Amino acid sequence: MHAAIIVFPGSNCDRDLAVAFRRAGARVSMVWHKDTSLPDGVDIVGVPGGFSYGDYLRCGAIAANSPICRAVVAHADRGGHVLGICNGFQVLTETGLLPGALLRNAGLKYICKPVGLTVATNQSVFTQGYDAGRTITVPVAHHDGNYFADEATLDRLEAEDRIAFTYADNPNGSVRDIAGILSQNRRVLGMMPHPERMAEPAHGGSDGAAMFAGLVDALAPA
Ligand SMILES: NC(=O)CC[C@H](N)C(=O)O
Repeated sequence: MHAAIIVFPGSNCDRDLAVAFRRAGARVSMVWHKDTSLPDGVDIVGVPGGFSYGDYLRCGAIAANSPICRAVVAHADRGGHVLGICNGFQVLTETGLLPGALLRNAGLKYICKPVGLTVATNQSVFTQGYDAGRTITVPVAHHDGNYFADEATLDRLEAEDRIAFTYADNPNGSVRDIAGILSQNRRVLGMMPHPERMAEPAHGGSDGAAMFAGLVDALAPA
């Protein structure tokens, strides 16, 4: 399985994400934001956490208009897989690949702590390694993690089983406790918590590792 990880100026979880993919057995290519194409044969694109372009204008807004994001959108439009974590989730909403927006946290403070996440569906390659309904522990680290979408969009996400994770104890005001959502074809996942930062015992826990193991299992060519 070949993962491409996008690097923007200000990304700070790109290497963590690469380590998590490699530990699960994936080959990883790092791709600079000014590149206009992805490496041949990429199975999944990782859009990492951080502070792309210094969070200027709006988190993820400038990154979403960077040259490489046109290739990321084209990859998704062809049915390719994309995993956006934290700032990556913000970028994916800004590109329109995922609905809704990430607003300022309800408490107006940056939050950096482990949180309980309930696996709302395991019907995706990202979550197939978890039992649905299980609560895992994964850290959040953001100031704009307050997920918002209109009622019709939220009802549709629920009806189509596209809410991947919810917060057990909502830290940021996200509507319907949403922590991560899937695209309609279930091949794009955006989530605010960081599974790559809880993926080996040295992190203090490894609940995130099953996501990367499940992806390599599902996407590795037979
Ligand atoms: N860790 C992150 O990716 C943070 C995303 C963004 N800079 C925020 O604070 O909301």
